[in-house]
Order: sequence, then structure tokens, then C-alpha cells
Amino acid sequence: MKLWWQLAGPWIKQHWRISLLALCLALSTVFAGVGLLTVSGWFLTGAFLAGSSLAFNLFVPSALVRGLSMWRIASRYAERVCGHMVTLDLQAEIRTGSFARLAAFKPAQLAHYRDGDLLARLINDIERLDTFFLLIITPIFTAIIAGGFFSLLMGVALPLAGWILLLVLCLAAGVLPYLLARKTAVAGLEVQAANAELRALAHEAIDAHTDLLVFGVTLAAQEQFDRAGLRLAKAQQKVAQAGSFGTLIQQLLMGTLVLALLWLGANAQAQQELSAPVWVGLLLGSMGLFEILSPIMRGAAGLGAVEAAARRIQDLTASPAANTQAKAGQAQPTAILPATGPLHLQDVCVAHENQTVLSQLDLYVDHGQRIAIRGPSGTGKTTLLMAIMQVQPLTSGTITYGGVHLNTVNSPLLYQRMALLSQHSPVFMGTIRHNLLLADPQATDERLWEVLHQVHLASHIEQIGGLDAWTGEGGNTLSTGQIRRLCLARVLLSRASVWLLDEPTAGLDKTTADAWFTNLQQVAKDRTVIIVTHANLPKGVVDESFILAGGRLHLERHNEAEEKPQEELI
Ligand SMILES: Nc1ncnc2c1ncn2[C@@H]1O[C@H](COP(=O)(O)OP(=O)(O)OP(=O)(O)O)[C@@H](O)[C@H]1O
Repeated sequence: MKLWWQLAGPWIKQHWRISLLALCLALSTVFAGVGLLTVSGWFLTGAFLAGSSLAFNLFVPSALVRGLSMWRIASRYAERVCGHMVTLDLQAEIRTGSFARLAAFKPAQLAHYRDGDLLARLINDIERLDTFFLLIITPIFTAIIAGGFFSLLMGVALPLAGWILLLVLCLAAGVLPYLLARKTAVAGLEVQAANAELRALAHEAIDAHTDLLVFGVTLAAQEQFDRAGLRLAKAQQKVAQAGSFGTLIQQLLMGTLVLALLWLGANAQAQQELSAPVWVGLLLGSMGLFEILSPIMRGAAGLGAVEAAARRIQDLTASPAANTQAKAGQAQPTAILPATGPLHLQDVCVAHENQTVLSQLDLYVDHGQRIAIRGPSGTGKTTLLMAIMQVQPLTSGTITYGGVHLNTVNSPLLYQRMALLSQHSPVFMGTIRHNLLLADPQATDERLWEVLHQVHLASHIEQIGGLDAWTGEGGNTLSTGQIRRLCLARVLLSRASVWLLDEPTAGLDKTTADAWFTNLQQVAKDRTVIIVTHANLPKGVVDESFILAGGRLHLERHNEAEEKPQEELI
């Protein structure tokens, strides 16, 4: 409840009117239903006993029956519309909020989660929360008010029957669901965990489908998937069995209640303490209350899963990643970053999980300078670019651009000034145009073709149908080198003053790579460019070249970058 309230509370407080209306409509439906049965019981019995006597007034009760049934239909409809509006809007709010917090994660923090598990949290877990409002809060609210009111009414007619009704309602709507929720708590947790595991396995299997095939391990993947499926089925069975048992006990309680009321009513009637029509009316009305109880049992059986789901969403939204971003955003988000200026790294230290990668690293890149950073694999070149982009937090040290500390600049402004081609830049499903316009929505077709020419991709795009050619999911209609060039073209389109290019020519043949590097000066114009590469650069491409080793940058001898065999750098 507490966890659910932490997630849903802000929205409900803000939309308390519609939430209250949904509860009131549910109450109104129950009142209409119970009233209908009470009046019908009273009316039919009264009419039967009166026989053909003209003394019995048929008109008032039959008008009441018609009125109550119309009221019930209208109220039920409005209750469904309103209740689902609350639930679905609430889900949408939690989902978009969770996604926004997820978007604020640093890549290293995101790496702690499996893709499928994140999907399960955003979809399965959030969907699961709907149970709470529809199957717990609403029926309990109506059970307390309608049950209390009707027990009082019964108590006025037959005090002992009133107390018995109240006691049975407390057991059936309170104690029993509570015990059921406790009993299914572990299984509910297991349902959510197994669901997430299934999604994660399915996601990984689709991603790695070719490798699974060629290594001949599809059977092993299948077995893993089957085990997860079985685990989910077992957990669901436990919840369903406990739920059915709870419902059975609830039905037995209800049956006992009816017998008790029948017996008490018959006695009262025999002693002429209660008229037969009132007795039958009250009896049927009590049975009308049973309608509230079955959703409570369903809700109680799913409460463990709701709690597990709420915890899994909370884990995500309350993680240090989300908080770090919030604090950094709140600290000084408004510093103005000049359009041009030198990029200066001083004493920069970065560690990945206590493993130092960059150690007191210094770098000064003047505006318009082009530099290359090379070095053996795993020395921290990508980490350095990520630190400049403020994606990787520094352990210590400072990074300034035009004299402004980058950690005081809000992300959108920073990314207007700096563009990154990462090693894993993606191609999005859509057209070539759609993929390019991400970097500059105002770019004309002429400009799009210009950057495609610059990355030596124009002729291929022409062949496949031009800017409106479909890229497929993850660019699966393109080769690896073409995907890389499309991503590179996207960065070239950006109006940023600094380009950070991580392996821009990976996957390209040497002739194309050399041609691209040679053209870089003309393409980059007066931009600052930092290239991380293992490639041998043609002469004059960069002003300076550094080797990253031991966590620091070392200036390479003149032309060393152009001469060193590539194998030595890997
Ligand atoms: N998210 C992470 N969590 C833990 N360690 C990481 C993480 N990312 C990188 N590392 C480690 O940090 C070190 C530097 O990684 P980085 O990717 O910056 O190297 P690189 O020089 O760019 O390598 P390559 O040339 O192969 O791309 C490596 O030892 C790597 O294992």
C-alpha cells in the first residue's frame, strides 16, 4: 500500500475529484443493486401475500424497481468509464514518469539492467498496479460504506441479524482477503520476477538469434526459456489456487450467512416481530452485497504481485541514477555555454566501479583544433569522450568549455554545443531522412545529400530509393559500414561546435576511410574535432595526436600517428 501510494499518490492528490467520483459511482452502483434486490424481494413477497387484494399498492414498488434498475445501469456504465479513466491515466503517468527517469540514467548505470527486464518494469509491472485501485481500494471503500449502512438497516429490523451481517462482512471483506494477500505474497513476487525473466530471455534470444544458431545453442536457449515459463506457470498456479480457496471460504461464509439470516428471520416472523416482505427484502439485499466481495478476493490474490511490481518500479525511479540527475539538474542548470572556446580538461580522474581508468588527465584543445586520441583497447578512450559529454561522472578534476564548467550546464545546451558519434550509435527504424533529421530537423534535402556525399554513402542511398528509403529495425537493410556512415552523417549534420568521434571509420575499407579523413578538414570547417581511432591517419588530418596510456594522454611524435602500424595499437 505504502509503495503503491508513493507511486500513485501525487497523481491521485492532483486528480482527487475524478478519483473520488470513481469511488462514489462504485458506491452508487452497489446501493442501486442492493436497493433493487431489497425492493424486489419486498415487492414480490408483499404482492404474493396480498393475492388479488386491491389493498396492495403495486405502483410505488414497481416504479421503484424500474427506477433502481435504470439507476444501476447508468451508474455501472459511469463507474466503469470513470474507474478506467483513473486507472489508465494513472498508469500513463507512472509510465511516462518512469521512462523520463530512465532516460536520465547514465549509460553505465543503465548497463546494470537487462533490456527485457527494463521493458517488463515499464510495461508488466506498471500494468499490474491497476489491480490496486479497481480491485482493492474501490471494493473495500464500497464494502465499508454499503456494508456498514446495510448492517445498520438490518440491525434496526433484527438486531442480532445486523451484528451477524456486520461480522460476516468484516470476515469476508477484511480478514479473509488479508490472509489471502499474505499467503500469496511470495508467489506474487515470483510471478513478477518470472515475467521479467521471460521478457529478458526473449529479448536476448531475438538479439542474439544468429549467434545462437551458428553456435548451435538454440536448444539450450529454448530450455532456459522453458524453465522460466514453467517458473511463471507455477507461481501463477499458486496464486490461482490460493485465490480459489479464498473464494471457496468466502462463498461458504456467505452461504452460512444466508442460512443464519433465514433462520433468524423465520423465528422473528413466527413471533410476529417482522413482516414477511421486509424480511425477504432484507435477505435479498444482503445477498446483493456479495457482489462487492468477489473483486476483493481477486484483488487480494494479486496483491503480492502488485507489491512486487511497485517495488520494482520504485527501485528504478529511486535509484541513484535518477537522483544524481535530479541533483545535478537542480544544482546549477542555467550556466550559459559560449558557442566557441577552448576545451580544457584538468586533473581528470574517472573510475569504473573502483577501477581507475583516467588518472589526472590533462588536455587543452583550442577552438577549431583537430586532435586524435589513440591507444590500446580498453585504456579509456571512450570513457574520456563520455566524460567530456558529461555522461560519465568524474571522480575528480574539471572540464571546461570556453571557461565554463560543463557540469554546470544543462544537458540540452551542452548537446547543442557538442555532438558525439559513439561506438554504438544506432540507426532508428524509419527512413534515411528520419534518421538524419534527428540531428537537425530544419535541414534541407540538399544539405542531407551533402552530408551523405561527405561520408561516401550518397550513391548507395540513391540506389535504394533516396532519402525516403526504409532503414528497417536497427538499420537491418544496411551493412555495418553503411550504418556507421549514416550515423556519422548524422553527426556531421549537427550544428555543434565540437565533434567527438569514436571510431568514425570502423567497418570502412581503408580507401573509403582515408578518403573520409582527408576530407575532414573541409567538412569540419572551424569546428573542434576529437577523433578516437585505431586507424592510421593520412598526413595532415589532425593537428595533434595523443596516445592514451596509464590513464593519461601522451603527445605522439610528429607523424607517429600516421606511421604506427595499426596492430600495435590494438
Ligand atoms: N560501464 C562500465 N562498467 C565497468 N567498467 C567499464 C565500463 N565501461 C568501460 N569499462 C572499463 O573501462 C575500461 C576503459 O573502457 P573504454 O571503453 O573507455 O576503453 P577504450 O579505450 O575505448 O577501448 P576500445 O579501444 O576497445 O574501444 C575498460 O577496462 C573497460 O572494461
